[in-house]
Amino acid sequence: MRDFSVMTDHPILSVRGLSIARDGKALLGVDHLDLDGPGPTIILGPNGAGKSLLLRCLHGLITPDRGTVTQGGQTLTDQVRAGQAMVFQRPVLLRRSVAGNLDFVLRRRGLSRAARKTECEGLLAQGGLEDKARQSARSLSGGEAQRLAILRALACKPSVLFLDEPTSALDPQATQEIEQMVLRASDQGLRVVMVTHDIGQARRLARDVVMMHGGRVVEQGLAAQMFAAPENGMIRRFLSGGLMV
Ligand SMILES: Nc1ncnc2c1ncn2[C@@H]1O[C@H](COP(=O)(O)OP(=O)(O)OP(=O)(O)O)[C@@H](O)[C@H]1O
Repeated sequence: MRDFSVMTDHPILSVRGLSIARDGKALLGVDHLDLDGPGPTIILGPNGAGKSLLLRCLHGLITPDRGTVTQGGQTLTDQVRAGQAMVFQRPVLLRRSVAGNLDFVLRRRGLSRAARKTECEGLLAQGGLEDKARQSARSLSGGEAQRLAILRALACKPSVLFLDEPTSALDPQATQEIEQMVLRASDQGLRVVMVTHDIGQARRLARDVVMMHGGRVVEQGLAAQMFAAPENGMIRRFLSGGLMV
Protein backbone atom coordinates (compact mmCIF):
# COMPACT_ATOMS: atom_id res chain seq x y z
CA MET A 1 0.00 0.00 0.00
CA ARG A 2 1.41 3.39 -0.95
CA ASP A 3 1.77 5.88 1.88
CA PHE A 4 1.62 9.44 0.59
CA SER A 5 2.57 10.90 3.96
CA VAL A 6 5.94 9.18 3.64
CA MET A 7 6.37 9.70 -0.10
CA THR A 8 5.97 13.48 -0.13
CA ASP A 9 6.07 16.56 2.07
CA HIS A 10 2.58 17.46 0.90
CA PRO A 11 -0.58 16.77 2.86
CA ILE A 12 -2.33 13.58 1.78
CA LEU A 13 -5.27 15.61 0.54
CA SER A 14 -5.47 19.38 0.05
CA VAL A 15 -8.35 21.59 -0.95
CA ARG A 16 -7.91 25.19 -2.04
CA GLY A 17 -10.62 27.70 -2.93
CA LEU A 18 -13.26 25.06 -3.60
CA SER A 19 -16.74 26.27 -4.44
CA ILE A 20 -19.89 24.81 -5.96
CA ALA A 21 -23.10 26.73 -6.59
CA ARG A 22 -26.36 25.71 -8.25
CA ASP A 23 -29.12 28.07 -9.31
CA GLY A 24 -27.34 30.96 -7.65
CA LYS A 25 -27.12 29.14 -4.31
CA ALA A 26 -23.74 28.36 -2.77
CA LEU A 27 -23.65 24.65 -1.89
CA LEU A 28 -20.00 24.26 -0.99
CA GLY A 29 -17.34 26.78 -0.06
CA VAL A 30 -14.14 25.33 1.33
CA ASP A 31 -11.28 27.76 1.16
CA HIS A 32 -8.47 25.82 2.73
CA LEU A 33 -8.45 22.24 3.99
CA ASP A 34 -5.52 19.90 4.50
CA LEU A 35 -5.99 16.29 5.56
CA ASP A 36 -2.83 14.96 7.07
CA GLY A 37 -1.81 12.31 9.55
CA PRO A 38 -2.88 8.69 9.54
CA GLY A 39 -6.67 9.12 9.91
CA PRO A 40 -9.37 7.98 9.96
CA THR A 41 -10.71 11.42 9.12
CA ILE A 42 -14.41 11.78 9.79
CA ILE A 43 -16.34 14.46 7.92
CA LEU A 44 -19.18 15.17 10.32
CA GLY A 45 -22.23 17.41 10.11
CA PRO A 46 -26.00 17.50 9.80
CA ASN A 47 -28.00 16.67 6.66
CA GLY A 48 -27.28 19.01 3.79
CA ALA A 49 -24.01 20.26 5.31
CA GLY A 50 -22.10 19.52 2.12
CA LYS A 51 -20.28 16.41 3.35
CA SER A 52 -21.04 14.25 0.32
CA LEU A 53 -20.25 17.06 -2.10
CA LEU A 54 -16.87 17.55 -0.45
CA LEU A 55 -16.15 13.80 -0.50
CA ARG A 56 -17.08 13.59 -4.19
CA CYS A 57 -14.75 16.49 -4.94
CA LEU A 58 -11.94 14.77 -3.03
CA HIS A 59 -12.51 11.67 -5.19
CA GLY A 60 -12.78 13.69 -8.40
CA LEU A 61 -16.35 12.58 -9.07
CA ILE A 62 -17.50 16.20 -9.19
CA THR A 63 -15.63 19.02 -10.82
CA PRO A 64 -16.10 22.11 -8.65
CA ASP A 65 -16.95 25.49 -10.17
CA ARG A 66 -13.71 26.80 -8.69
CA GLY A 67 -10.76 25.49 -6.74
CA THR A 68 -8.41 22.55 -6.64
CA VAL A 69 -8.01 19.22 -4.92
CA THR A 70 -4.60 17.60 -4.73
CA GLN A 71 -3.40 14.29 -3.34
CA GLY A 72 0.18 14.23 -2.16
CA GLY A 73 0.67 17.50 -4.08
CA GLN A 74 -0.61 16.03 -7.35
CA THR A 75 -3.79 17.06 -9.13
CA LEU A 76 -6.44 14.37 -9.47
CA THR A 77 -5.36 12.80 -12.73
CA ASP A 78 -6.76 9.39 -13.70
CA GLN A 79 -3.56 7.85 -12.38
CA VAL A 80 -3.91 9.55 -8.99
CA ARG A 81 -7.60 8.67 -8.85
CA ALA A 82 -6.74 5.04 -9.56
CA GLY A 83 -5.13 5.05 -6.12
CA GLN A 84 -8.42 6.05 -4.54
CA ALA A 85 -11.52 3.96 -3.89
CA MET A 86 -14.97 4.95 -2.73
CA VAL A 87 -17.81 3.15 -0.99
CA PHE A 88 -21.28 4.66 -1.16
CA GLN A 89 -24.25 4.68 1.18
CA ARG A 90 -25.93 2.02 -0.96
CA PRO A 91 -23.52 -0.69 -2.10
CA VAL A 92 -23.06 -0.88 -5.86
CA LEU A 93 -22.48 -4.53 -6.76
CA LEU A 94 -22.22 -6.47 -10.00
CA ARG A 95 -24.74 -9.18 -10.98
CA ARG A 96 -22.24 -11.88 -10.15
CA SER A 97 -21.37 -14.08 -7.22
CA VAL A 98 -19.70 -12.60 -4.16
CA ALA A 99 -16.34 -14.04 -5.27
CA GLY A 100 -17.06 -12.87 -8.85
CA ASN A 101 -17.38 -9.29 -7.66
CA LEU A 102 -13.93 -9.49 -6.08
CA ASP A 103 -12.41 -11.38 -8.99
CA PHE A 104 -13.57 -8.65 -11.38
CA VAL A 105 -11.38 -6.12 -9.56
CA LEU A 106 -8.46 -8.51 -9.06
CA ARG A 107 -8.41 -9.28 -12.80
CA ARG A 108 -8.09 -5.59 -13.56
CA ARG A 109 -4.94 -5.59 -11.42
CA GLY A 110 -3.57 -8.20 -13.82
CA LEU A 111 -3.09 -10.91 -11.19
CA SER A 112 -2.61 -14.52 -12.18
CA ARG A 113 -5.43 -16.99 -11.55
CA ALA A 114 -3.60 -18.47 -8.55
CA ALA A 115 -2.85 -15.05 -7.05
CA ARG A 116 -6.48 -13.99 -7.57
CA LYS A 117 -7.73 -17.09 -5.78
CA THR A 118 -5.42 -16.52 -2.81
CA GLU A 119 -6.27 -12.84 -2.58
CA CYS A 120 -9.98 -13.48 -2.98
CA GLU A 121 -9.94 -16.01 -0.13
CA GLY A 122 -8.05 -13.56 2.08
CA LEU A 123 -10.54 -10.78 1.34
CA LEU A 124 -13.56 -13.01 1.95
CA ALA A 125 -12.11 -14.00 5.32
CA GLN A 126 -11.46 -10.35 6.15
CA GLY A 127 -15.14 -9.56 5.58
CA GLY A 128 -16.51 -12.73 7.17
CA LEU A 129 -17.99 -13.80 3.83
CA GLU A 130 -16.08 -17.07 3.30
CA ASP A 131 -19.25 -19.18 3.20
CA LYS A 132 -21.00 -16.76 0.81
CA ALA A 133 -18.40 -16.90 -1.98
CA ARG A 134 -20.68 -18.58 -4.52
CA GLN A 135 -23.86 -16.79 -3.52
CA SER A 136 -25.24 -14.08 -5.79
CA ALA A 137 -24.09 -10.68 -4.55
CA ARG A 138 -27.61 -9.37 -5.12
CA SER A 139 -28.98 -11.82 -2.53
CA LEU A 140 -26.80 -10.58 0.32
CA SER A 141 -28.24 -8.77 3.32
CA GLY A 142 -27.62 -5.03 3.54
CA GLY A 143 -24.73 -5.46 5.96
CA GLU A 144 -23.13 -8.28 3.94
CA ALA A 145 -23.51 -6.29 0.72
CA GLN A 146 -21.79 -3.30 2.29
CA ARG A 147 -18.99 -5.53 3.61
CA LEU A 148 -18.54 -6.86 0.06
CA ALA A 149 -18.50 -3.30 -1.32
CA ILE A 150 -15.71 -2.45 1.12
CA LEU A 151 -13.79 -5.63 0.24
CA ARG A 152 -14.08 -4.75 -3.43
CA ALA A 153 -12.69 -1.30 -2.69
CA LEU A 154 -9.83 -2.89 -0.72
CA ALA A 155 -9.17 -5.29 -3.61
CA CYS A 156 -8.16 -2.23 -5.68
CA LYS A 157 -5.28 -1.70 -3.21
CA PRO A 158 -6.04 1.99 -2.84
CA SER A 159 -3.94 4.40 -0.80
CA VAL A 160 -7.04 6.41 0.12
CA LEU A 161 -10.50 4.99 0.85
CA PHE A 162 -13.53 7.30 0.88
CA LEU A 163 -16.72 6.09 2.56
CA ASP A 164 -19.98 8.03 2.28
CA GLU A 165 -22.26 7.12 5.20
CA PRO A 166 -21.66 3.39 4.67
CA THR A 167 -23.73 2.34 7.69
CA SER A 168 -26.67 4.74 7.52
CA ALA A 169 -29.08 1.97 6.46
CA LEU A 170 -27.68 -0.71 8.77
CA ASP A 171 -28.57 -2.03 12.22
CA PRO A 172 -26.11 -1.81 15.17
CA GLN A 173 -24.62 -5.29 14.62
CA ALA A 174 -23.97 -4.70 10.91
CA THR A 175 -22.69 -1.21 11.71
CA GLN A 176 -20.23 -2.63 14.22
CA GLU A 177 -18.91 -5.12 11.64
CA ILE A 178 -18.35 -2.35 9.11
CA GLU A 179 -16.69 -0.11 11.70
CA GLN A 180 -14.33 -2.96 12.65
CA MET A 181 -13.39 -3.42 8.98
CA VAL A 182 -12.75 0.31 8.62
CA LEU A 183 -10.58 0.45 11.74
CA ARG A 184 -8.61 -2.67 10.70
CA ALA A 185 -7.94 -1.18 7.27
CA SER A 186 -6.86 2.09 8.85
CA ASP A 187 -4.57 0.28 11.32
CA GLN A 188 -2.97 -1.46 8.34
CA GLY A 189 -2.03 1.89 6.79
CA LEU A 190 -4.94 2.70 4.50
CA ARG A 191 -5.89 6.40 4.61
CA VAL A 192 -9.61 6.49 5.42
CA VAL A 193 -11.87 9.52 4.92
CA MET A 194 -15.46 8.86 5.94
CA VAL A 195 -18.65 10.91 5.99
CA THR A 196 -21.20 10.48 8.74
CA HIS A 197 -23.81 12.50 10.58
CA ASP A 198 -23.66 10.06 13.50
CA ILE A 199 -21.70 11.59 16.36
CA GLY A 200 -21.40 8.25 18.15
CA GLN A 201 -19.78 6.77 15.07
CA ALA A 202 -17.45 9.74 14.78
CA ARG A 203 -16.40 9.28 18.39
CA ARG A 204 -15.75 5.56 17.81
CA LEU A 205 -13.73 5.96 14.60
CA ALA A 206 -12.19 9.39 14.20
CA ARG A 207 -8.64 10.37 14.75
CA ASP A 208 -9.42 13.75 13.25
CA VAL A 209 -12.66 15.46 12.39
CA VAL A 210 -13.78 17.93 9.75
CA MET A 211 -16.99 19.52 11.01
CA MET A 212 -19.26 20.95 8.30
CA HIS A 213 -22.35 23.09 8.28
CA GLY A 214 -24.01 25.07 5.50
CA GLY A 215 -21.45 23.94 2.91
CA ARG A 216 -18.52 25.17 4.98
CA VAL A 217 -15.92 23.68 7.27
CA VAL A 218 -16.72 25.15 10.67
CA GLU A 219 -14.03 23.34 12.65
CA GLN A 220 -11.24 20.86 12.01
CA GLY A 221 -8.97 19.12 14.45
CA LEU A 222 -8.00 16.04 16.36
CA ALA A 223 -11.07 14.13 17.52
CA ALA A 224 -9.90 13.85 21.13
CA GLN A 225 -9.54 17.63 21.42
CA MET A 226 -12.60 18.55 19.43
CA PHE A 227 -14.92 16.24 21.32
CA ALA A 228 -13.46 17.31 24.67
CA ALA A 229 -13.52 21.06 24.01
CA PRO A 230 -15.15 22.18 20.74
CA GLU A 231 -14.36 25.83 20.01
CA ASN A 232 -17.57 26.53 18.13
CA GLY A 233 -20.77 26.99 20.17
CA MET A 234 -22.93 25.44 17.46
CA ILE A 235 -20.72 22.34 17.50
CA ARG A 236 -20.90 22.16 21.28
CA ARG A 237 -24.68 21.98 20.95
CA PHE A 238 -24.48 19.34 18.20
CA LEU A 239 -22.07 17.18 20.17
CA SER A 240 -24.19 17.38 23.28
CA GLY A 241 -27.21 16.11 21.35
CA GLY A 242 -28.80 19.44 20.43
CA LEU A 243 -30.07 20.13 16.93
CA MET A 244 -27.70 21.94 14.59
CA VAL A 245 -29.98 23.97 12.35
N1 LIG B 1 -26.61 18.17 -8.05
C1 LIG B 1 -27.12 19.02 -7.16
N2 LIG B 1 -27.92 20.03 -7.56
C2 LIG B 1 -28.46 20.89 -6.67
N3 LIG B 1 -28.22 20.82 -5.34
C3 LIG B 1 -27.44 19.84 -4.89
C4 LIG B 1 -26.83 18.89 -5.76
N4 LIG B 1 -26.10 18.03 -5.03
C5 LIG B 1 -26.25 18.42 -3.75
N5 LIG B 1 -27.04 19.50 -3.66
C6 LIG B 1 -27.40 20.24 -2.43
O1 LIG B 1 -26.19 20.57 -1.76
C7 LIG B 1 -26.37 20.53 -0.36
C8 LIG B 1 -25.31 19.63 0.26
O2 LIG B 1 -25.57 18.29 -0.16
P1 LIG B 1 -24.73 17.05 0.39
O3 LIG B 1 -25.30 15.83 -0.24
O4 LIG B 1 -23.30 17.30 0.22
O5 LIG B 1 -25.11 17.09 1.94
P2 LIG B 1 -24.68 16.09 3.09
O6 LIG B 1 -23.99 16.87 4.15
O7 LIG B 1 -23.93 14.94 2.53
O8 LIG B 1 -26.11 15.64 3.64
P3 LIG B 1 -26.72 14.19 3.99
O9 LIG B 1 -26.15 13.82 5.33
O10 LIG B 1 -28.19 14.47 4.03
O11 LIG B 1 -26.34 13.24 2.88
C9 LIG B 1 -27.78 20.05 -0.12
O12 LIG B 1 -28.59 21.17 0.15
C10 LIG B 1 -28.18 19.40 -1.44
O13 LIG B 1 -29.56 19.50 -1.69
